[in-house]
Amino acid sequence: MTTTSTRHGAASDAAGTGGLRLLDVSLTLGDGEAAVTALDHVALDVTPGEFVAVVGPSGSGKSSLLAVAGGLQRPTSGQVHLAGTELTALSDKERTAARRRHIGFVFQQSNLLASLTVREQLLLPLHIDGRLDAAARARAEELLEAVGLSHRRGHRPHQLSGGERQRAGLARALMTSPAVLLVDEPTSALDRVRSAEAVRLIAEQTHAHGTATVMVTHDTAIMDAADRVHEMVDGRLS
Ligand SMILES: Nc1ncnc2c1ncn2[C@@H]1O[C@H](COP(=O)(O)OP(=O)(O)OP(=O)(O)O)[C@@H](O)[C@H]1O
Repeated sequence: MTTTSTRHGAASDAAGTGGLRLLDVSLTLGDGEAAVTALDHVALDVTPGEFVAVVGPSGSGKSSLLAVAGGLQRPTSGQVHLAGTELTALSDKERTAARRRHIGFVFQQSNLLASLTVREQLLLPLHIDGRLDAAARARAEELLEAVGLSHRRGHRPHQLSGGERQRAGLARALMTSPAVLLVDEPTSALDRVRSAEAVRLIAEQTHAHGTATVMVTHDTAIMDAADRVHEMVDGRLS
């Protein structure tokens, strides 16, 4: 792990090779006197197979960074390139399609569907895409094993602990081996051992599948697994 400044114009071009690139991205939230600069001229390149952690105090703009990088929120200015496509140049409909195709999100709240079992949550995105085959089922079993939920595969969200729900959300995001993985405090409901395991799994999958991964966290203990650590302060990334 190294702490570095943002690499503007680095030799590897994340935009050209399918990673994630933010170019001079700013985001203002609210109006008039209540306006807040959530992101202030942020530049970030994450190449395929690279695991970047972003740390910073509460309110520094970490969630805003993920929302803009993942196309959930349009920046006020600047560009976001994702898997070779300029996300900021797309219509809302195209942006939603690009997000579904290329991005995996892991939110603090796992956003699991109440009526589905853990195993079904993992299989659903592939079912929707018509890609639910034997390999997908085998990958689901592998990931359930990796997050320690094999014995809970038939449980529904209300039958799980907060930590188990969080691990199910992580396994679901990894199911499609997305080009870009955006992770918000993946370990807030996990104990130290489970946190280390979850972050190790994210690192391993990032490297194995050539994913460009950004993880925001308060937890300095889990940063060691990242290839690079950036700090966010008042909307600026360094
Ligand atoms: N809808 C909004 N209108 C105005 N300001 C907002 C809005 N949403 C967030 N903010 C402000 O934008 C800044 C960045 O918020 P953001 O949620 O990105 O920070 P964060 O680093 O993720 O915080 P935390 O670690 O507490 O989740 C904060 O100062 C926040 O108060």
